[in-house]
Parts: sequence; C-alpha cells; structure tokens
Amino acid sequence: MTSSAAVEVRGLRKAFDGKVAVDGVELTVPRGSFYGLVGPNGAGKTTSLSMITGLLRPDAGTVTVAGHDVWQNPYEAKERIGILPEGLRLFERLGGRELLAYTGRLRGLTGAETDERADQLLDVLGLTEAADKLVVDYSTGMRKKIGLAAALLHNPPVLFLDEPFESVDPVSAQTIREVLRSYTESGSTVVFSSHVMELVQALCSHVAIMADGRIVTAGTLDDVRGGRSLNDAFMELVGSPLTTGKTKGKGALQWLGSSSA
Ligand SMILES: Nc1ncnc2c1ncn2[C@@H]1O[C@H](COP(=O)(O)OP(=O)(O)OP(=O)(O)O)[C@@H](O)[C@H]1O
Repeated sequence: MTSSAAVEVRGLRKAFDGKVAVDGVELTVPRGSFYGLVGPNGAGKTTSLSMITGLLRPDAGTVTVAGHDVWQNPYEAKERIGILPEGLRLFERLGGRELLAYTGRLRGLTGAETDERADQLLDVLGLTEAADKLVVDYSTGMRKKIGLAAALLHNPPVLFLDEPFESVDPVSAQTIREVLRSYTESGSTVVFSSHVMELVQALCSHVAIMADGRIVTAGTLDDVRGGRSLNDAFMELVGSPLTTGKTKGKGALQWLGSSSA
C-alpha cells in the first residue's frame, strides 16, 4: 500500500444466495481525505462498508486500513478504525455516559481519559442532559450521536460512517460537520455514505459513486463533478428510472394524482 492511502480496497466481492451485491470494488482512500460514498438504494454501499470494516467476511478481495489487512490482521486494523454502522446496535440498558465509559475501556483508554473525552463529546453533541438516560430511551438522532461519540472516543485514524446525518437535527448536523472537518484537517480520514448530494458536495474532498455493486467513478470531488453539480453528475452516471427504466417514454405513473374521489 502507498503511504498516503488510509484505505485500499482491491477486488472486493460479496454475493447473497447467489445474487451479487458487491462486484469487484476497487477503492483508494487518501489519508486525510473526507471521502463520500454515494449510490442508489441497494447499490452495495453498506455491504462494502461492512466488509471494509471487518464486520462481514468478503467472498473475495483485500482491504487494508492504515496499512493493516483487515481480514489478516484484524486486531491491528480494528484498533485504527472507528465505525458508525447502519442499524447500529447499542447496549440499550446503559446510560449514554456509561456506554462511552464501557467503550473507552474496550478501546484500552484509562478511566480518566475516557471520562474527559466522554464529557467533551457529550457536551459538543448536545447530549449532556441525556447522559444518564438509558440508551433505549434515546431518539433516533440521539442514538446516531451517541454512536458517533463512541466511534470517535479512541481517536481512530480512520472513521467509517454509514449515513451519519440521517435523523440528526440541523444544529447537531452542523456540529457534527464541524467536528469531522477539524478531524480530517488534522490528518485523520473519514469515509461516509450518504444520499444527500448537497452534503457530500459541501463536505467531501473525494467521492465514489456506486451502482449495481460496482464503483462507477471515483476520485476528487472536482474530477467526479466535472464542472456539474454532484447531483447532476450522479443522475447522468446512474440515471433515474423515469428516464432510463422500462416505463420510460410511456407516460410512467400518469395514473398518479388528479384523483376524482
Ligand atoms: N444480509 C443480506 N442478505 C441478503 N441480501 C442482502 C443482505 N445485505 C444486503 N443484501 C442485498 O445486497 C444488495 C446491496 O445492499 P446494500 O445494503 O449494501 O445497499 P446500499 O447501497 O447500502 O443501499 P441503501 O442506500 O438502501 O442503504 C441489495 O440487493 C440487498 O438486498
């Protein structure tokens, strides 16, 4: 792996019951980049991120994170990874602060270090008041935020986030953006998946567009956009079923609306 790459993915594949979900993904994520992974529903983003972070065993391919092979040397690799996965499972019967204390110890931090970092993260993410509330009683957005705090606690060099802004209120989203920006400016790397093109365009230095289990295009934001908005580039490369689907040109959905009832 080149020294400037935070993540190298080669020939990554996965099929479920014979149906290919990820079909030979190749990706190089430069160190210090803010890397967006976009693609339509079912494109294979979550499956790819799960394999890249060591949560799902690939059928084929290799992944290195910060120079460590995720599947050959999982401990070395996972020490360097922070992850906010899709459908995050949390210890529901712990309070937010307890969850961070537990995570800190799992990550090898001292109690004092964990407490200090946890206090700061709870404060910045607006969770101080809810710090002693059980996670089971958190809202969806609060769960995202406590999950993000847990992912950041050990200050990993590479952070993987699956839809980190989903269900998060605008004020918290702005805070998260600022936290992640300063995190990448200090040389750490963020890889995140999102459906919100404006957000990816505003935040990311690099983008990969994925469709049907493959990377359609990847590179710097400017290269991928090619002078257009990211949304236009996405639409051009991936297409909309209204213009490319089997009902195109046949007045798709003309029955919808103007109901007489
Ligand atoms: N555990 C599983 N068992 C069977 N099929 C699966 C499983 N996980 C994912 N798939 C299939 O793999 C394909 C890719 O799914 P994936 O969740 O990776 O897409 P995605 O790009 O993250 O989509 P979205 O944007 O909707 O979250 C889909 O066809 C999905 O049905």
